[in-house]
Amino acid sequence: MGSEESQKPKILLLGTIEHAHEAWRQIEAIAEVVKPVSTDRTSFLEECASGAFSSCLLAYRTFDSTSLTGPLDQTLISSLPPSIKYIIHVGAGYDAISIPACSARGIRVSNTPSAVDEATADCALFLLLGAMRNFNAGMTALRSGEWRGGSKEEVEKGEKKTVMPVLGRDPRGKTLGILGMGGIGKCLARKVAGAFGMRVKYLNRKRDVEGEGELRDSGVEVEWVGGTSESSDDEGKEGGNGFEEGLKRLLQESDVLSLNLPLNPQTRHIISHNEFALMKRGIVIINTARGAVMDESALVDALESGQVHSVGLDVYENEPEIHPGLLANPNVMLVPHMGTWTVETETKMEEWAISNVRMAIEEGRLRSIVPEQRGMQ
Ligand SMILES: O=CC(=O)O
Repeated sequence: MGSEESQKPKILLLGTIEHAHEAWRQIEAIAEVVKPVSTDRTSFLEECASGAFSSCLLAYRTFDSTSLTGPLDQTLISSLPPSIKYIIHVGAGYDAISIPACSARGIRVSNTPSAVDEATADCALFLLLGAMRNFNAGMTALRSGEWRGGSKEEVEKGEKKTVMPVLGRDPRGKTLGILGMGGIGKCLARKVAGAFGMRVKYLNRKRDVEGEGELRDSGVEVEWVGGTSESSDDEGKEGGNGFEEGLKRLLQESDVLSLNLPLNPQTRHIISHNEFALMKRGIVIINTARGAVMDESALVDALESGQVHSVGLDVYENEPEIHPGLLANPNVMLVPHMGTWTVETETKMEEWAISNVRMAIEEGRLRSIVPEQRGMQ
């Protein structure tokens, strides 16, 4: 074994393989897997400094491995051995990884786009319906014995009064605004148009003419609200007027707003006090992207004032902490970051990431390099 083992490239495993065991076994046949022994960021950084991972070609990391390493920020990236050329992330959102720090060291990063689309869009659909129909308020009243006043005896004795949530609203005919029309947004557009008969408007930094065509081919019309020009080159550029103008329109014209954009320095708190003020009074908001794209305390204020009627959230600004103002509000439907939490999707994500590992080892490139690094491929 000795010499054969030593010829295999080494790969660093951050997190565990939960589902795609067969695909991982095939990786073990071509690579030597190194696992950290540390249990927190401080000891992980010490382990990096000790040379324990020297000569590792890549790091495969799960979303949960952040609890070991902390964010893959400048400090952590510069602590990795220079042999590391790839970071293979299992997940669509890679905001825990500093792409500029990786690029500066020549480290290429991949994620698992499209594998997450259906399950995350399903989760958004659940939250959308739940928030529009006030299901959380109803379920909470039921569990606390307040549904139609609790038990017959209590009502007869006058000990309980009838508590029913306010009437919900039907999605049919309403406008869903999608901020960030990527794979998940398109999947959601198809589902809400088909199942609920909603109208869909969207905004991206740049108009997705091809995506609009694909949706049209499946019978779904979506309207881009970015800027006033038809040209995708002139309008919607980062920080440009087209985008600002489009965002204003999206906020003013949506009955329901779904956040489907990645978290990065440009999108952090893209929805805050000023944006809530532009929305239709009583809007419903769904967030399955990342908590910090919305200013959580501004959201709590907007809910309390009634500017926002209800929200459906899968993600939070400081996970796993949840703002107490959200927990206390029955118009807030909360799930604990479960967008991709299905056997099929988690398996697909691991298999996708493992295919990146294989490609990095065998071909020196990645199947799905993150968009910011496309020029490095
Ligand atoms: O949140 C889930 C993901 O980014 O894949």
